[in-house]
Amino acid sequence: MLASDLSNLASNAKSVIQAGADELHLDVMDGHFVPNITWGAPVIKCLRKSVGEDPYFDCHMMVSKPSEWVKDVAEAGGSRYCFHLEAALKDSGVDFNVAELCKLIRSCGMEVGVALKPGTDVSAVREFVSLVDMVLIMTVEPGFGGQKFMPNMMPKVVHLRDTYPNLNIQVDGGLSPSTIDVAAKAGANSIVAGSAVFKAADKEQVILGLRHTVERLGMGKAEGELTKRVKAKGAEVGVLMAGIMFVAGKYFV
Ligand SMILES: O=C(CO)[C@H](O)[C@H](O)COP(=O)(O)O
Ligand SMILES: [Co+2]
Repeated sequence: MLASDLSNLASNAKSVIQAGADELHLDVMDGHFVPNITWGAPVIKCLRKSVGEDPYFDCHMMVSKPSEWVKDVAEAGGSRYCFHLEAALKDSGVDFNVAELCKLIRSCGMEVGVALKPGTDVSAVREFVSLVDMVLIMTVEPGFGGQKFMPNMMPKVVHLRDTYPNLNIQVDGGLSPSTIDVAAKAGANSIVAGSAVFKAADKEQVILGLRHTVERLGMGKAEGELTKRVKAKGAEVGVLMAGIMFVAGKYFV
């Protein structure tokens, strides 16, 4: 939503849902973790009131103290709380650590996401993968929309996809019809696209194009490596089949 005309946030949110987006990606910035300020829980609350209960709010929390905003964002209607690992490791909340943060997010009724800045090694997230629903690999320096996609982040995505075949992997920053191929091939299955969608004359076509590319190129990967692994386990074939069908909707876990 950062790429939209923010004076008309609600109508723009409705327009992308109408155009086929699965989720609304809400970039919360505190002017401290990143050099920009956007909005917080009060705006999310108004947006929730305006768009109704259904749309999924993916809250990308670019804030220095992620533990501080969990309850507010949950009460405002957030669906997923995606915090930055770099911030969480430094967050000085009392009795606080990353596992506690994940627990708090879940206890407030939200899904958990963990985000990595471009400079953070993917190995840093390993010990937390089992605690989260999604890992976000930033493909720009967080703080601003409309930046250039960083293809050199794709080895992180490949590593995560190879290590965790069922993990939801999101990419965020500079995704568009011209950069989606490499992200889909790497194994990303959740695509954040701001400028590419809001600058387009036909939002529906852009969203459909991104979705089809993930299905086409990402599915190839799923049918390859994922099928091999699941077939080796025999009993989980049914799960894989369900996963493959679900890719058209959202994820292929
Ligand atoms: O987190 C972000 C910036 O920090 C945004 O979500 C990201 O930049 C998406 O916008 P665009 O598609 O215009 O690059
Ligand atoms: Co974002």
